[in-house]
Amino acid sequence: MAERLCFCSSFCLSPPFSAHPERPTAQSPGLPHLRPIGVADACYVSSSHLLELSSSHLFGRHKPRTQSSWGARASPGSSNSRVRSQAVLSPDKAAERGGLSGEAYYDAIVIGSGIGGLVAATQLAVKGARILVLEKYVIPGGSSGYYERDGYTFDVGSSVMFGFSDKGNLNLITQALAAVGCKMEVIPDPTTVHFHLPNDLSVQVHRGYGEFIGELISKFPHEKGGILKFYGECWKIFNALNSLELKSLEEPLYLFGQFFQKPIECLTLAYYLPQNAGDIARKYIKDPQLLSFIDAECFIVSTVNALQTPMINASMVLCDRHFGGINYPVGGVGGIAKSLAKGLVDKGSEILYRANVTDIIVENGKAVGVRLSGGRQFFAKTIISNATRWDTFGKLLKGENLPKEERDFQKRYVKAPSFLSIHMGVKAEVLPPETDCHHFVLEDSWSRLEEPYGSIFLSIPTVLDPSLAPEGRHILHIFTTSSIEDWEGLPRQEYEAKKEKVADEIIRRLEKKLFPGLQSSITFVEVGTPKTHRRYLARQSGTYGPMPRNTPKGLLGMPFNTTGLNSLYCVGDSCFPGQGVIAVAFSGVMCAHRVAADIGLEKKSPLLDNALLSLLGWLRSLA
Ligand SMILES: NC(=O)c1ccc[n+]([C@@H]2O[C@H](COP(=O)([O-])OP(=O)(O)OC[C@H]3O[C@@H](n4cnc5c(N)ncnc54)[C@H](O)[C@@H]3O)[C@@H](O)[C@H]2O)c1
Ligand SMILES: CC(C)=CCC/C(C)=C/C=C/C(C)=C/C=C/C(C)=C/C=C/C=C(C)/C=C/C=C(C)/C=C/C=C(\C)CCC=C(C)C
Repeated sequence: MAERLCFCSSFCLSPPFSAHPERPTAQSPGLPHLRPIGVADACYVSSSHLLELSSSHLFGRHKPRTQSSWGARASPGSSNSRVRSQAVLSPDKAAERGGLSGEAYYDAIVIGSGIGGLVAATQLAVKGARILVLEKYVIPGGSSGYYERDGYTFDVGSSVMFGFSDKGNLNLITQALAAVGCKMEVIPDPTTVHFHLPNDLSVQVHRGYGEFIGELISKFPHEKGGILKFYGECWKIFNALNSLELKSLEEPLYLFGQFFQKPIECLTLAYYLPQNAGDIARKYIKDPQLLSFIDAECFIVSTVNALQTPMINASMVLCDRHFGGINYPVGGVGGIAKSLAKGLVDKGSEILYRANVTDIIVENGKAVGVRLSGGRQFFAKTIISNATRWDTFGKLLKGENLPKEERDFQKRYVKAPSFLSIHMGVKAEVLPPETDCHHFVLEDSWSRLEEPYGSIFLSIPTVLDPSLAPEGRHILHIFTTSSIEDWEGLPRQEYEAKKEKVADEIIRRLEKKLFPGLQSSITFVEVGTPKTHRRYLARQSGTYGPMPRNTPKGLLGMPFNTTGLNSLYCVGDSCFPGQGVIAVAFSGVMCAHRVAADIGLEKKSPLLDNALLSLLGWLRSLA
């Protein structure tokens, strides 16, 4: 296989597993087969040791490389030897430094290496901060990770990558990689998604905006004016967003600076902050079927309908897909996290895998450190949690009263359902020529859009990158919303039987709608339930992210990165602006900026800080 990550070729994916079951078995939960992550054996690795660590862990053959063997590689006397020697300090020493002297060794500890956590960590590391990322799992990426089976490389979560172009200011994935000296080869996707909807409505979202709008107007000619106005308003917002330098909206010097430099754009965004896409669509469009189509457009990125989807978020995705386009990273989505993790270590910071944080340590009303499940402790000036807010405040902070901001958040947002996901290998000939990469299927009734198992998402990343599967095979990643309650309390056999039954039904629906002969072309299948997501992604109830309880006031009620607890920050999809890889990347950028200001790596004004934080708190209370 050719080297595919320009700066990151040293850690190609681990070799395939041995024999696999043709059908799901007790050992095939749909994500990597790993023994529960024991934390006593947590170990430091540099990204270049990722292959060794993951394959050794997966195959149970080698002992992970120890800190001292890695430390021996630091070259004393080299220009960055100070940074390197800090980077290889043994965990016990690091803990001791913080614990005994009371002086925090790290500038920040990041709990979790999802894209949100990794972006926050790398952005801080490039500013010169000393960061320790603690990841419960054996590889980085969380929902944006990968796993391998029988020659297939599967993306754990979504394969639709926004923000991955070389244009504008909103290509946050490209920028995050560039910050640590990485650039990935990408493959442009000619169609973001092919919708297969009730009443045989079929719409391809072409990469070219004109082509997409032309197709939509051809299906709804009587709504031409409304279509142009709605999507035109999205462009107004997207262009305003794209003109700004994106940093922390909780940092007043930056925010007021942007208002000063780009007043029209900032006021545009402030105007749309409390608005939802469905209300704006209804100003221009009357046709109920077209409004339902816009619901489906929003649902695929927010898991709720347009009336509940913030207009800024809708504009971001409905336009970026045509502006920068959707681009798939060669070698799979997992390469993004691996590249960021390597970049982090290259900048002198550290990642510790199999490090399950069980407690955030609080002293005098301030977060000062964390404790792992083996009892080891680490201390830092700031703690950044990439766990969901429900996990952070419900599990990691013990004995603390839930801060008012979090109570308000939980009043406004509930956990979105999780997913049932089916990762399949199929014979290539079952796909008709010119099959699109991403599909959204809702066959009979619009009312089933948001119901569990109602809509089906399907990605076929091998349409873009055939190297992800053995020759003559394709990957089908199928997912549909499903709640954890549906899967709990079942005896093992019933659980397995239910997985098979539900998956068979979804596959049968796809066979009927899209690919005749699908069932008999399957060469590999693995099914993951919400329990699988909970277990491997460490997300409460396996949730996909926050979802408004009622109709939200756009993005107004979404919390940013600071929390009610001093020195504790959150990052990821339960922070502004919400779900989505690009959205959590933005939350990482914002978080890093706010933390950098608080630890003296960026300018700050305590007076203005207080004023802005109070103003934002007040605005949120209006949501
Ligand atoms: N199936 C899917 O497509 C799917 C599922 C869920 C989420 N998502 C999307 O993925 C993105 C989420 O990104 P993110 O950055 O917010 O988070 P993430 O969930 O991707 O990553 C969080 C990471 O933190 C780790 N972690 C959690 N608790 C920990 C603890 N106590 N100790 C150590 N490590 C811990 C997890 O193992 C994980 O690697 C969003 O876009 C979301 O919408 C997709
Ligand atoms: C503060 C005040 C007072 C004022 C201010 C004003 C201003 C300046 C403002 C500003 C703002 C801003 C900057 C904002 C920003 C925002 C952003 C960036 C956003 C973003 C977003 C994004 C998103 C949401 C995304 C999402 C995505 C997703 C989720 C995706 C998904 C996908 C999937 C699931 C796939 C599908 C598949 C198939 C179909 C197959």
